[in-house]
Amino acid sequence: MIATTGTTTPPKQGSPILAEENINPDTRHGVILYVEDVSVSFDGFKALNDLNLYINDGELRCLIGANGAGKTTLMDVITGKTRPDVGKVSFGQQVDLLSLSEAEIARAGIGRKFQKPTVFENLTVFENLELSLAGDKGIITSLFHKLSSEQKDRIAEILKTIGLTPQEKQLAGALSHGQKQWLEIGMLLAAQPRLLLVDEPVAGMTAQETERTAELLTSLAGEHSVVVVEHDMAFVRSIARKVTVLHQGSVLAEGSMSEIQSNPDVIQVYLGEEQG
Ligand SMILES: Nc1ncnc2c1ncn2[C@@H]1O[C@H](COP(=O)(O)OP(=O)(O)OP(=O)(O)O)[C@@H](O)[C@H]1O
Repeated sequence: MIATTGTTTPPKQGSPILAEENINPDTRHGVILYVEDVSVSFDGFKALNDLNLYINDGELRCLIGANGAGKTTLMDVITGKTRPDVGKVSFGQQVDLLSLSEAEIARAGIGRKFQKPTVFENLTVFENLELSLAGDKGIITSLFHKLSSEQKDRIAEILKTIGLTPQEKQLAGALSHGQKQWLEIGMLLAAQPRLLLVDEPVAGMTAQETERTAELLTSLAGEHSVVVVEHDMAFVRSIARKVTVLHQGSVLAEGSMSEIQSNPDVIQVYLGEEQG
C-alpha cells in the first residue's frame, strides 16, 4: 500500500516562545539532534526516504542538495510542521520531537529562520528585539512593560552579535535586506535557542553582507548548533566544516567540503550540475 500520511499543517501564529521555558536536551553523547529512519510521503512520492542525520551539539552544519532533494521537508519535520510516516526525531537523547506541537518545539529551543525576513518594519530595531524577548506577553504588554536591566543587557548583547548596535533606533523598514536578515536572526536569538535552522540566509545579499553573514553564523556555533540550508556553494565553502548532501530524500554524502567535492556520487548529482 502506498503511504500518503506526510501531512503539512500551517504554522500557528503568535506562538509563545519564551526563553525561560527552554528545556535542556540531553547531549551527553555530543548529539543535539537525532533524525533516524525518517520517511515522508506526499501522495506516494517519497520526499524523505529513510533519512538519517545527526547534528552535534555546537556544530555548524551545511545542508545542500538539488531542488526537490528534501531539504525543506526535513526542516518541516524537525520543526513539527510535517509529520513523518515513520522514523524518530529527537532533541538530545530524550526529547521526542514527534510528540510535540510546532509551538512546543519552538519553546523547547529550536528556532527556524525562513528565507524571507519577517521583521516588523514600522518598529525600530530595538523594539523588534524587545518584542521577541517578550515572547507571548504580546505587543501591548511589551510596549508598556519597563525592561529590566537584565533584558536591556540582553538586547545590547544581541545587537552587538548581529552587528546592528548603530542602527538600534532605526525603523526596521529602513534597513538593507542583509540587515533585516541579521535582525531576524537576532529575534530568534532572543528566545535562546539551542538549535537554529537557517534557510538560504544569503539569498539576495551583497558580497559584503554575505561575508558578514558567514562571520555571524560562524560566531553563533559553539553556544548554539546551527543548520544552514544553502544553494550558494561559495558561501557553503566559506563557512562549512561539515556538509551533508541530500539527494532524493536521503543522505548521499557527508564530510568536509573537500571530501564532498571529490565524492563521485556528489559530483554526478549535484556539483556536476553546478560545474557543468
Ligand atoms: N506538501 C507537499 N505536497 C506534495 N509534494 C511535496 C510537498 N512538499 C514537498 N513536496 C515534494 O517533495 C520533494 C522535496 O521537496 P523539498 O521542498 O523538501 O525539497 P528542497 O530540497 O527543499 O528543494 P528546494 O531546494 O527547491 O527548496 C519535492 O519533489 C516536492 O515537490
